[in-house]
Amino acid sequence: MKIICVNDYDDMSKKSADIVVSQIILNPESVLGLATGSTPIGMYKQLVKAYEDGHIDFEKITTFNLDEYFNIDKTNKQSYYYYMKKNLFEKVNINMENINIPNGMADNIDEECLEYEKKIRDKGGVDIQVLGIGRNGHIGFNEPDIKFEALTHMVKLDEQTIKDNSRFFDSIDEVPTTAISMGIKTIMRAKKIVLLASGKEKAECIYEAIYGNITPNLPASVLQLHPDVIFVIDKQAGSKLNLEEIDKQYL
Ligand SMILES: O=P(O)(O)OC[C@H]1O[C@](O)(CO)[C@@H](O)[C@@H]1O
Repeated sequence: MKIICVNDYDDMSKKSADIVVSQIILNPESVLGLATGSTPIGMYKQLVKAYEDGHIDFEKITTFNLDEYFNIDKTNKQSYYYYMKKNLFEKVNINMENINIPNGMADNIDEECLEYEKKIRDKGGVDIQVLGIGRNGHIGFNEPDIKFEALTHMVKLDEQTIKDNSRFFDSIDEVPTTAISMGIKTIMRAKKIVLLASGKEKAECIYEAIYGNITPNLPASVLQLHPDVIFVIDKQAGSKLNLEEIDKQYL
């Protein structure tokens, strides 16, 4: 595990974008695993800038998003499809046939999940997976007590997540209570993982993810077992860490 602790949100966005930009430059046919939520928005802005400046080309890039709300159409402004279109896809030259987001409106969700896994496999797996982290330590929508062996599946959202995500909706009653999410096993199969976190409200879960027991109670703790994971966090998110100690242990 590598931990990069930077000053603030802007630096976190630049640093994480640099990592993704390098991946794209090294392999213009990369398969990117993408995340939503407020944290990666700055990173997407940096990726758009790198594209506009001519540093990267998305033409041959394939993407797989971590999750999507159940029963929300992709034209709905709250959908993660809409989020990805607005923050990245419509601003770069990505081929929309190469973007993949679970279909929350699928008639048969089990089939949709199996198909999603198959598509990832057929592409040779995810080269680099971007993750945010929920205050309860969730990654994707894998809430506490999830099974580590789960692949893409239907999940029930935690009360804390529903509360946290209500800021994007007019009222908490509108927040979907279920979603389709890549499972922990799907995430752990990615060749490289970059987790982003910013702000003091993430300090506790970041501390637990790095120092705590590896337990489904804190899904992000499983990342301690991944051979190539980078946490890019700002000072506030890293405020509970003893960074000197971590340097000795992990770098
Ligand atoms: O970046 P935010 O908005 O704090 O969200 C954190 C996490 O919550 C989610 O948005 C899902 O609730 C994830 O996609 C993200 O990793």
